[in-house]
Amino acid sequence: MPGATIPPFPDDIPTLPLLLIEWNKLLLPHGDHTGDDERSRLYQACHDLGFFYLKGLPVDPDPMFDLADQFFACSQEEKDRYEMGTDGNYFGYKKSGAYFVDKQGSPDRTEFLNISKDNIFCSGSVSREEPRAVEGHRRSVKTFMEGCHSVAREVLKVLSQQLQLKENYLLDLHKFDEASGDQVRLTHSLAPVDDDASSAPNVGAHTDFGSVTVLFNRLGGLQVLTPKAGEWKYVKPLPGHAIINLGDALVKMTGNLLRSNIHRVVPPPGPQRSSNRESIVYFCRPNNHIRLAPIPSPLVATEPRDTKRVDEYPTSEEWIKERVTSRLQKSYKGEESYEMTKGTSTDFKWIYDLMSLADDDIENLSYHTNRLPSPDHLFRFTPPATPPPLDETFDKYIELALKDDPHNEPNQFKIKLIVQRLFPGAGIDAKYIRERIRATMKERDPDWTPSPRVVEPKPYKAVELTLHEAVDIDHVNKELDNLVDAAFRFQHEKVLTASHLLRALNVLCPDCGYTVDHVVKRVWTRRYELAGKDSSLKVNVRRRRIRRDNSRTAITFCFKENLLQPRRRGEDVRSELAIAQSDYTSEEEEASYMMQRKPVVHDLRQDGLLKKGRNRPDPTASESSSHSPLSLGGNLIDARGQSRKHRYHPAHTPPTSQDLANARIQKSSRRVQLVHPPEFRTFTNAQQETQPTEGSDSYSYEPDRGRFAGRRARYQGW
Ligand SMILES: O=C(O)CCC(=O)C(=O)O
Ligand SMILES: [Fe+2]
Repeated sequence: MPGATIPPFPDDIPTLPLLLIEWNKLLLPHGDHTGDDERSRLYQACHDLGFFYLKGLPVDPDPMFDLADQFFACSQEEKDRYEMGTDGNYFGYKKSGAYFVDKQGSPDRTEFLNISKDNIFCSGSVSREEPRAVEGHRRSVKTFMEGCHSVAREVLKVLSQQLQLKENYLLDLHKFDEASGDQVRLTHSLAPVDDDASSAPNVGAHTDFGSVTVLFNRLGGLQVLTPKAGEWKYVKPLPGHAIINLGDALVKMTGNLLRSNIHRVVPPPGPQRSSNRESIVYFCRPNNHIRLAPIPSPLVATEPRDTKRVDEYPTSEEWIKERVTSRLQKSYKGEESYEMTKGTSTDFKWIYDLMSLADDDIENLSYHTNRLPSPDHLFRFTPPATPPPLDETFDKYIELALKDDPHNEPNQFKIKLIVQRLFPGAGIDAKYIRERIRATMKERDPDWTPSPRVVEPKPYKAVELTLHEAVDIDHVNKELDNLVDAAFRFQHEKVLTASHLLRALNVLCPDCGYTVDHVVKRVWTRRYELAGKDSSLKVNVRRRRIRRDNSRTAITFCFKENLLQPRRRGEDVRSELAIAQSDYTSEEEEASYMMQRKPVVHDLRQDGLLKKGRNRPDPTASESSSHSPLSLGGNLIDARGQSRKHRYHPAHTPPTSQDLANARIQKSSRRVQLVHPPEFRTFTNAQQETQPTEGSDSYSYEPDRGRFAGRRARYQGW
């Protein structure tokens, strides 16, 4: 269809303004402000929405539109010869109606032809006959594929940089000359006939399966579901621009950090409605054998359930097959089949529901509530100035979760994660949540009984390591590095938690005021160093009950007996410390374990590991409306304004400078020297004198300089 005959896109319908990225600016060298800016905008777009316009890219889609015209004009019989079938193959022709697009199982209204990159380049991994029209355009198909792949490569390069990985990290997972599901898709849908009252879309709501999609369309019809409001908004086609969107593979590999947003195609709007619609899509996907497991970026926080081994994640090829099959009419078994068609978007559904309740402040957070925070997000998130009432919040979330899945009791971990972020430092623990959930369930149905989650706790594995009574900061750092290294050596895919390390430190030098931040950053630093050599290494940094003022966080992790029992002061702490290797494989297992057993929670103060009487009264308790009334000081004020002592946070208040001085004296009297670097001392001193302020800290990691820096970074150089 020549450009001149395209009816205009109406200007009176709501569209989604995508970020516009310029190809030329992406190519500017590092250090160039304009280029750096463009690259960070690209990352922002991939993070927030997963869709953006790319202007001026070196790819001409017109020959592919010509090819589409030619192929779709063939007889149905001719097209059916290249039918892709229903066994999970995803190359070839799919006729209109072969997929279902909604809960009712309505047929789709788009025919398409998927042309395999490997088949066109005769790489041997795919061998199928291509339609005659394609054979006649082989050269231009090749040029188009190479062009789109290089665009995707540029996006992947930028993402690798922004994720603080080496530039080639993601490129190495998407090699052009290795087998992959990469394909060009030509799509075609007929204009709806006038009396067509059906509201079914041309292409049902979905996320793309691969990594980067390069999309060219001339007519409107593409709609994106807005993350927060959940409204379908048109994306206006712009001449000379491609629409780039991310697919599930990158979402999975970044633990949901990046976004593959739900989209669909409806008949073109306004005066375009009477035109047949074509689009040209290039799907860039990881090489077939690549497992969609979290990549070792310091920004990627693995989920609690991510104690999975790498080989337990699906390969790129398996994932595509599963997704393709789920959309076929033959897979339609009823309403619930529809949910299965949406890919990673279902991971977010629960969160979307919550977001519709929450106000703007929570938006930032909501993207991440189904995983543990990375430093980036944690520091960026500003808890709402006026948190919603605690009880009401719980009830709402529980109701929502039940609406989502009425047959199962709500997942306490998700509720916990969300509530903890809304009420930082309020010390909401699993037990409290469990009790609330049970009370709600009983209210709804007096006969309700908790589901019997009888899961034998798997045996823990432990590695015995020696930690010297080291209190010199360099020495401690070195010991931390040793622990990380040893844990990796022991079984690198297992989890080494920051809290294990912190506990080790607190046991060794209870008065030194080391914070979970110190440990987390050290571990990340080390992980970064190690990941350079072996990309499969990862550390699952768990931060529980993070307080915004970064004061020392007590450890409430559920340890099995005999592992990391706190030692009393004076005990011989030079003996071996066990680093627990968690064998949980899922949230559920962890939940059931915690349900069966009373968590082993130690009051460090009672154990003599912290000085008694360190907690000072909450200085803001009397003016509780300006800050989160729940988050400050050692005495916590609950939703009803009552003060309660926190069982799980014995170390809420950082040590005073006097404490540190005492500690130094005590230590030196034991002929051990406690040395803090000036930065650290500044941190702890400043800490105890200043209130946690509103606003957020933003940290960034500078791998080249081996340090974290940020707007209010307190640590400078390790
Ligand atoms: O045709 C379009 O505009 C989008 C097509 C699409 O989303 C797809 O094929 O995955
Ligand atoms: Fe798509």
